Amino acid sequence: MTQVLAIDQGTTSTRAIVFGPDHRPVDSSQQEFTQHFPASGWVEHDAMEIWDTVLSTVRGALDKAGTSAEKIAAIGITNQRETVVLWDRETGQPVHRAIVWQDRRTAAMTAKLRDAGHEPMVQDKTGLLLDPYFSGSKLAWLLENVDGARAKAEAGKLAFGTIDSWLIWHLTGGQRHVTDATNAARTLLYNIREGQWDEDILRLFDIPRALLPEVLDCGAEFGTTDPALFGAGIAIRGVAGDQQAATLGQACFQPGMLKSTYGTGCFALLNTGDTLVSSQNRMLGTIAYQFDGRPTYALEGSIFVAGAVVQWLRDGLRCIDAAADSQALAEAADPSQTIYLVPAFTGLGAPYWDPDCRGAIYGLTRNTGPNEIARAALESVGYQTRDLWQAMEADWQGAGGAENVLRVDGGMTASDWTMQFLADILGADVDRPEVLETTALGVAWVAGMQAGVYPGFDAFAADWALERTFKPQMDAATREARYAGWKDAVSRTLSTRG
Ligand SMILES: Nc1ncnc2c1ncn2[C@@H]1O[C@H](COP(=O)(O)OP(=O)(O)O)[C@@H](O)[C@H]1O
Ligand SMILES: O=P(O)(O)OC[C@H](O)CO
Repeated sequence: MTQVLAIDQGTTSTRAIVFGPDHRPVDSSQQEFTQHFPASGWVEHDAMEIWDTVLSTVRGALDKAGTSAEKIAAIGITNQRETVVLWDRETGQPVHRAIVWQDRRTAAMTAKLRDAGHEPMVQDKTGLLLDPYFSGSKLAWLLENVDGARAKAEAGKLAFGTIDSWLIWHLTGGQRHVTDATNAARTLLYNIREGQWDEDILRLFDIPRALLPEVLDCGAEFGTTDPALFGAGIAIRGVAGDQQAATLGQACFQPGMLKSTYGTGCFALLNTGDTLVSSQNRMLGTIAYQFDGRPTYALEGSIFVAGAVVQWLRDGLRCIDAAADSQALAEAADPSQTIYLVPAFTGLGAPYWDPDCRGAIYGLTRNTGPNEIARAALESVGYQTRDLWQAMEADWQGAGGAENVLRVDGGMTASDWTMQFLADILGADVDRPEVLETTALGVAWVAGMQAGVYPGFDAFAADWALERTFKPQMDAATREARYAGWKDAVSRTLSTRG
């Protein structure tokens, strides 16, 4: 039993990956599922369909890897965070489709609470802001809008969970209602200083305590899978939200180490060690990981559109056939044109937190074509990262820290051009590792370590391998002028502009 199985339940697809004794991937299976957009700004998933993709990808990965459940020492689960499932404890059926992290339906609810002056209290306890992104207001919406849900919730008949909890419930045949500290930290209901669900905030959102799962460390005994599912029971021994799992997979174990993941969105986490930094710059405080009951904290910056802007070039504008083609267009763009594309397709995340603004392009001339738009799209990812980088640097230095490393991963880091622009606009080195699948690796490592088949922190960190460092080549004056243009473009785009 020296293999580990990771389940990576993401926003658009589910993947199961078998890792070998050397914690290298052996084989994997992936399946996309339906995105539901019932109204403008609303995004839902069918939680049963997600469960089905987990069953079939796990079976597929075991088959492809030529292995079986008896040979798997542990399962690790990593997941899209903040997404809310509310289900009936008796039937195991969801009472509504899952409300996805991108969903903005509770913008008015969170704005009202903010206007009433509750944000400082919530930020102090949870590290988060009163924004529809997080689970709390989405759960409150379900209790208000699903017929009979509140009465059942108060009678203890319903269970709430982020996707990890939902999957563990079904994997264990309804035996365990648990989550881990990193997922709990994204709900807006969990006090990350005290390590418990927060009574004041539960009261604020009118959420019955009986709905909530038990919170465990990232490495823990989460239960054993029902033997009927995969032919034998497998212990679930690792759980982490996907961005925290990437932080683990990138071995960002020292304070000052920052990882930035470029998938659909971009999520940057800076390890701040034992210190929970109270952001003065609208960054988030969160739990990077938790072992032996001890949380390691992080500052997080969340950008909702990164790789999604490349998908828009492909599927919306249809100026490329595949994501990788964006680089050739950017390289061929006219250097004399300065175009800014602010990809606020669903509003802007950190540090602006403006759910109402929408995307814009500035600086168009008669000579502007697909090349210049594609270049502006790729550059928008660099500019947004600099927004986060500056805000985090200010918070972190204010707390006496110093940044030292930036490690990148995710699908978009395949673009050398984008990574070079990132280094240029940050004025800092950008390190790209050999293994870009850091999310699944991170949680596989946790599960394997818990099972005693993978090494501890130091040996895992020593195994992290650099593929390439991108060094800044842009001169400082150009860098600052370009960035000032971006700030101007954003200020014209914000809905709250005076
Ligand atoms: N060579 C590339 N250049 C630019 N963007 C890319 C490239 N390859 C993939 N992407 C973008 O990366 C994203 C996919 O990354 P991935 O890490 O799989 O995301 P997720 O886990 O959010 O689905 C897509 O949005 C895609 O447009
Ligand atoms: O599923 P991903 O990779 O798009 O990640 C989503 C994040 O966890 C949302 O906070």
